[in-house]
Amino acid sequence: MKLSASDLGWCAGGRAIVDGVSLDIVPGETFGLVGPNGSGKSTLLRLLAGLMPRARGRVLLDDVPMEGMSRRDIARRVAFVEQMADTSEALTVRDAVELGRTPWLSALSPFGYEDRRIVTEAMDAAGMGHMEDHAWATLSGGERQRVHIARALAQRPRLLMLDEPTNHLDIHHQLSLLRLVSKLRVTVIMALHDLNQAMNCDRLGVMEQGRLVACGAPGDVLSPELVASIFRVHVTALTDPADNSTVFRFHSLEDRR
Ligand SMILES: Nc1ncnc2c1ncn2[C@@H]1O[C@H](COP(=O)(O)OP(=O)(O)OP(=O)(O)O)[C@@H](O)[C@H]1O
Repeated sequence: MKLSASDLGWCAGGRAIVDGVSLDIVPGETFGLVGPNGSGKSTLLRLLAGLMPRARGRVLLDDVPMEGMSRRDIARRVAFVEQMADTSEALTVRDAVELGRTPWLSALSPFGYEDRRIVTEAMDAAGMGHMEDHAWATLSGGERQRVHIARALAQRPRLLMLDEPTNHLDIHHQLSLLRLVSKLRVTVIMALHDLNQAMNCDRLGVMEQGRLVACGAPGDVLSPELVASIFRVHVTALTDPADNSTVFRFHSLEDRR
C-alpha cells in the first residue's frame, strides 16, 4: 500500500511535537523511523494512522484521503502496534488475537472457519501458538508484545505500523520478529531505537525535535556525522566477516574528549 503524508503537524502545550513532516512510503517497502527519545516518532506514527486529534496536514492511503474513511475502512488497511499497548486482563492469547479480525466481521459475515485459521496462523508466526490458552494477565512483557504483533497480523493489513516492536523481546525473538516483518508482503513503517537493526530497513527517516531531518537508504543516512549530531554518540563502523554487513559500535562523546 502506498502512503503519502503532507505537512503533518501536531502541537501540545504550545510546542510543536511534530512539525511539517511530508513523507511518501512506497508499496512493499520497510521504512524505519529513528531518532532520540522525545523526537516525535510515536506521535508521527499516530498521525500517519489517523489517531491524533487536532492534527495538521493530510494522509493519503493509495491516493484516498484518510480523513474521509471510517475507522473500519482504515482498520482493514492499516494495523498499528503501539508502544506499551494494553488489552483486557480477562482475555486469553487466542481471544486477544481474534480481536484483529474485528474490522472484517459483520452480521452477514460472522467469525468463521477462515477467521479461525488466520488467527492460528498469526499466533504461530509470532511464536505464540503454543500459548493460545494462556491468560493475558499471566504473560511476560515479551509475550504480550508478541500477542500484539499476532493481533496486528490477524488483521491482515496492507500497511503495518510498529512502534519499537523489539521492545521487551529477547535477542532470539527480536531477530525472529525482524525476519518475519521483512518477509511479509505488506508495507511496513516502524520506529526503532537499535540503529544496527534499522540498517536492515529499505529506507530510514530520522526525526529530531519533531522534524524529519533526513530520509533515504540506511547506509547513506546513518553517516558518522549525522549519528554524532542527532544521537550525540561517536560511531565506529565495522564489517561483519560473516556476511560483510556494516555493524556499528557506539562510544559516548565524553569518552572521546
Ligand atoms: N499528549 C501529549 N501532551 C504533551 N506532550 C506530549 C504528548 N504526547 C507526546 N508529547 C511530547 O512530545 C514529545 C515527542 O513524544 P513521542 O512519544 O512522539 O517521541 P518518541 O520519539 O516516540 O520518543 P521515545 O523514543 O522516547 O519513545 C515528547 O517530548 C513528549 O513528552
